[in-house]
Amino acid sequence: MSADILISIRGLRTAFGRHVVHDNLDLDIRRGEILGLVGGSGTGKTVLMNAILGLQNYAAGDILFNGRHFSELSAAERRKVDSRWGVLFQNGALFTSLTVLENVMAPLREHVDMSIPLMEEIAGMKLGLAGLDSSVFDRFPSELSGGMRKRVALARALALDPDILFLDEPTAGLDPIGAAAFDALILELSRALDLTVLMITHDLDSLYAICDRIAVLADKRVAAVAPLEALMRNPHPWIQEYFHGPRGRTATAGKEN
Ligand SMILES: Nc1ncnc2c1ncn2[C@@H]1O[C@H](COP(=O)(O)OP(=O)(O)OP(=O)(O)O)[C@@H](O)[C@H]1O
Repeated sequence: MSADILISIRGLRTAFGRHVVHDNLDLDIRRGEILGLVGGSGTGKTVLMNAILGLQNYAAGDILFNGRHFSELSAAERRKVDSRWGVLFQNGALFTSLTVLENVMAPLREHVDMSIPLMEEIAGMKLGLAGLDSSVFDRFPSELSGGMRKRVALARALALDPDILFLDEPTAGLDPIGAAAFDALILELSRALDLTVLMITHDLDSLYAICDRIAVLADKRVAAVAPLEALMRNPHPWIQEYFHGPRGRTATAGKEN
């Protein structure tokens, strides 16, 4: 496996009963890239992310991280790998009974042995990176806007200095200006912190703005993976409809203006 590949998936098969979601799926995630993952509804984007995260069993295939098979890792080794990953789930999944600061401290409490004041300091720093100041630290998630909640979830995903960030539709539910600001934040953080990012999205603007490459899920596998310009020339019918249909044209026009 090439040194620039962080995660390699080979021959993956996932199924729920007789419903096969992925069959013989291959995908490489390169170190330091922002890889967008797109596909029609129900094509298995979230199931694929969960399989990588160890939250979803698979019937066949291999997932390698830094060249090592997940199946070979002991529970302790897997836990260590998990602590190097940041995840932003689709709904943000903040703890509603914890304050903003406590939410960001949660992974530190779970994985690191350090004093409470130090945890608070680190959590505050991560919130700062996510563009939030101390005026929100003591608020509860229900007291925040959708965009602010996403930023808290992002700060929590960054709490343990991850190597890779998994984002499941990070801009869903945000207005276009909020979504563009969030995209810019992801791009800035990924470059500054040398993060690898896997981002599931339906948002064409996000693909145009920040993705280095885009993987398309179709026909139970990765039908294509390429930088945007090359992908747009791919003759696959779903890709043509997606990028050259009305929504695609609008996003392209927005990019050119
Ligand atoms: N726990 C489950 N039990 C049974 N089927 C499931 C389960 N989770 C997912 N599926 C099925 O697997 C398929 C892929 O689901 P997944 O949520 O990964 O799709 P997706 O590409 O992320 O869709 P969307 O873009 O709509 O979020 C769907 O047909 C879904 O119904």
